[in-house]
Amino acid sequence: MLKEIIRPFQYKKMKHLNIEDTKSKNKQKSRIYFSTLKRIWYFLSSNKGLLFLVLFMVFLSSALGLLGPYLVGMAIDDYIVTRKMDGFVTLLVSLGVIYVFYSLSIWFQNYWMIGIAQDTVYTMRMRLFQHLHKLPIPFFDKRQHGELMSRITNDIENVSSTLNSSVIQIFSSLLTLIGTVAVMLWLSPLLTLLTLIIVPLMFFGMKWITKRTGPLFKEQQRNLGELNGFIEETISGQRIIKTFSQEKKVTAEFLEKSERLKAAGFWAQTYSGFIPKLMNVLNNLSFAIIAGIGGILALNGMISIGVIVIFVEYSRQFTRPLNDLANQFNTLLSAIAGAERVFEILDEEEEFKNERLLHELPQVKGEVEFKNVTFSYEEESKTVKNINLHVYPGETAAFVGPTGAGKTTMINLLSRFYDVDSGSIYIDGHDLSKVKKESLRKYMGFVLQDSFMFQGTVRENIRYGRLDASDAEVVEAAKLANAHSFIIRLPEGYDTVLSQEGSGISQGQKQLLSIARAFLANPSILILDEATSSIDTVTELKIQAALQKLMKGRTSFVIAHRLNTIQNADRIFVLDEGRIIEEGNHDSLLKKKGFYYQLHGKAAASEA
Ligand SMILES: Nc1ncnc2c1ncn2[C@@H]1O[C@H](COP(=O)(O)OP(=O)(O)OP(=O)(O)O)[C@@H](O)[C@H]1O
Repeated sequence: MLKEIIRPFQYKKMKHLNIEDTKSKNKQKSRIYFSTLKRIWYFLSSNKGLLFLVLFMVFLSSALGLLGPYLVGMAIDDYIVTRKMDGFVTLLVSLGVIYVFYSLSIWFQNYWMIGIAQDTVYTMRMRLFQHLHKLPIPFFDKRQHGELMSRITNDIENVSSTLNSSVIQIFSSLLTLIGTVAVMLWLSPLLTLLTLIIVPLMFFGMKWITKRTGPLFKEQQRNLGELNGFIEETISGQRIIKTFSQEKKVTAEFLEKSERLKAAGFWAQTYSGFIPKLMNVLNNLSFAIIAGIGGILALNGMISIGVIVIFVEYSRQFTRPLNDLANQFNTLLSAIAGAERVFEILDEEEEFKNERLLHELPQVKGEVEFKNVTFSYEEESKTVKNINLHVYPGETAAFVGPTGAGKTTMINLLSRFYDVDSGSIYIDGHDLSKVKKESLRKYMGFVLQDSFMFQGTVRENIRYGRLDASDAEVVEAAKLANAHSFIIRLPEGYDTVLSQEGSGISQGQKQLLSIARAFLANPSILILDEATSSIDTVTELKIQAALQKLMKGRTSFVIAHRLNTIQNADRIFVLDEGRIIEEGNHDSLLKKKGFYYQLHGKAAASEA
């Protein structure tokens, strides 16, 4: 209980930090807010016509909203006080008509605005998704996947709900505000000025609140993204979590992240919760001013009773839009925070962006050369250092070495998922830095450790290798990959639907399907990342036989985890700490009695 009571003070510490942090960055932030708003406008502006209609309806509803109370005041002064019935009925009917049109205009502005909002976020979501698929691998390597997902779902949803309601509210509040003040000034400048006393109070109150809520909403969105990322990770890593009995640890981590989200949410909501309270106080203050001073003015014959009624009604109309504006401002801030996170990704440079001056790689024979290649993922340490190698068309090259030696990195560089820091890589004599990446990858095929399967039929999954392949070609590829026999034993054969990530078939069967994919793609250069997971001997033999067939006539690079599978490789490159320390074929390397010999000895011992 005591913990519950003191908890808000823990949040207080965090809030304090946030505010201090943001103080110095305030100016820069408003510039960012403005440019984000401009970008949202860019998305909105594709519906300019409808937006114009919405604005017209907002204008109409604001004008009718002003007219109503004015007519009520007139009814009091001209008919009720003077007890005249002539024209009273006509005025009542006019009031009725005004309210009907008022309601209709409100309905239409909402209806159209929801359409515009949905259309806008649809475009945004689509752009974001398309853009994501144009981003380079390093972008994904550096980020949590769930956090990225959160940007496409939560953040965009946030923009959507704000556009649905806030845009109209903001315009209608502004118009109502201007109209109300104008009519009030016309009726009684003195009473108007006195009523407006609450404006500076409101202004400073709101400024105090929004200065705190803005960063907190941003923090809330960020924490939500992080939490989503973590949830995604723990769901996809369930097997590992269970295997290592890490449930308690992930739950503790989840709680910590949830606490942070709760803390940001707590303060964001607490501060924005002050707004209605503040408005209430100011409303009552303005009512007291109008009733008190208005009464005195009426007693002195300076204004009529009707004017007091109009003022009471208008002052409510006047504080409501101010109130709405402030509320909407908060929602808008939170949407801008969401939009900013979306635009952040849209601003990431596309992988193929600066390739206009590069040329297409012509049909590849498969000669690969690395010349003095050096590369690092992080500034501090080099991952691969001064690599020189030459592989001829049709040869099989293998990378071996301890874990972390740089084997996968070599493949990352060859496929240009990452770019070399210095040195060059050539395919058939073409410097890879001068060819379009897409044309390079067209000639490359991958059979990776983790054979990813998409949700869909077996046939569709194989066809992923070449989308225009016919059904017969798919079956042919499956036969070459030794996968046909197991596929036809599946309940629906080639039409069996694989659930997401291919659960329902074994690891080895997934490998066979990914080999079939590679057969279909028919690449000139093949990358094989050997499976490390244990696969039963029969399937293992099938995989080996299929791979031998697949490698025939193609330049192949094998990332070898088990040395017995690469004994026939033409060239074996032994890597250690990012350097090639030995090179040769199996026999010559064994004779050398160096690092490979030792590795082989260890491997043989561990397999015995
Ligand atoms: N995306 C990345 N960002 C930063 N560092 C990375 C990244 N990928 C790999 N590294 C680091 O680069 C080094 C070489 O990694 P690499 O994956 O190439 O090794 P490997 O020989 O393939 O290892 P393994 O046999 O375990 O797969 C390692 O120290 C690794 O931590």
